[in-house]
Amino acid sequence: MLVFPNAKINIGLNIVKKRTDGYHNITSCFYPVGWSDALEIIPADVFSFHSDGSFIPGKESDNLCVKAYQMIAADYSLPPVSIHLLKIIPIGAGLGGGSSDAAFSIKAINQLFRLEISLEKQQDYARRLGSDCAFFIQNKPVFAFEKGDQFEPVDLSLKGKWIVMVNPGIHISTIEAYSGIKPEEPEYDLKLILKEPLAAWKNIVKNNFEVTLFIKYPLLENIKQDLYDFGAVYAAMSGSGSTLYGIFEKEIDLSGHFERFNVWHGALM
Ligand SMILES: C[C@@](CO)(OP(=O)(O)O)[C@H](O)COP(=O)(O)OP(=O)(O)OC[C@H]1O[C@@H](n2ccc(N)nc2=O)[C@H](O)[C@@H]1O
Ligand SMILES: Nc1ncnc2c1ncn2[C@@H]1O[C@H](COP(=O)(O)OP(=O)(O)O)[C@@H](O)[C@H]1O
Repeated sequence: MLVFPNAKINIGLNIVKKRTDGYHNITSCFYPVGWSDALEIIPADVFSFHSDGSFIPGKESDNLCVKAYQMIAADYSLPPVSIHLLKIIPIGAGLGGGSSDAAFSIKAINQLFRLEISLEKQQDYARRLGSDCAFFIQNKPVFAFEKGDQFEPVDLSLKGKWIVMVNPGIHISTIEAYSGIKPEEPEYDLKLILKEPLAAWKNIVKNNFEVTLFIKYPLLENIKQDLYDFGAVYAAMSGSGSTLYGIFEKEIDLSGHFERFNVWHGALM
């Protein structure tokens, strides 16, 4: 079974409240984008995991594909598999790449072994592996709340628009990013503003992580400004960074301008 776990962007990211379990309640719109890994899972005589592409820090047993397999294998006594991951999505980049690999592993294992696990139960498995993870089970634009693992449908389609994503290679840990934040209620209603035309979002739809991270890494704010200067209708940082994205009315290739960085562009789904 071959699947292509894709990245997400956050459109608006409000860190509303610190919870008693140490996590934060957030509100955000999660939107899938085409920047993808490739993941193959096939039955095998012995278990193996192999990755190519970008180096993934941590032990094999920490890899979210391996954790996803082990979690489901424990409940369904599955035979061994061979997992091969081609890592393309930048790591620790605010794009949810590891979470996507985990969710796509759950979906692939479900299909491969015809387990017929319901979507709700697949989401429950995914939540055990990370807050972002459950989003990638359905992989459709959603309004996310609580830990970012509860969803409501969102009335938003950016089909026909184009996105440019720029990852400058600054690795920001999610834990570090959350630790620098003072939670507060947003001054705007994200669900309402997303119904407005894209041009109305600038200066209203905010990612709360930008405040502290733009002070610590001024390069990030410069990239966001460049995206606006090249004609983005809306630009922001995704998640806990360090990837910036710009949404454009027409296709634009900025890989020449951002040649030092990891850049991806494509049509929005
Ligand atoms: C910031 C966001 C926004 O979409 O995305 P990324 O930048 O990671 O892509 C997410 O909230 C990241 O979700 P995810 O990467 O799955 O985080 P987890 O593994 O669940 O948690 C890692 C750590 O982040 C902090 N954390 C995470 C989620 C949350 N709602 N509150 C938190 O405080 C906790 O310190 C936790 O130990
Ligand atoms: N399959 C995977 N791909 C990427 N990172 C993984 C994977 N499995 C575990 N990780 C761990 O998750 C961390 C980053 O997760 P990632 O999803 O890339 O970033 P972010 O949370 O910023 O979106 C890394 O430090 C890495 O060690």
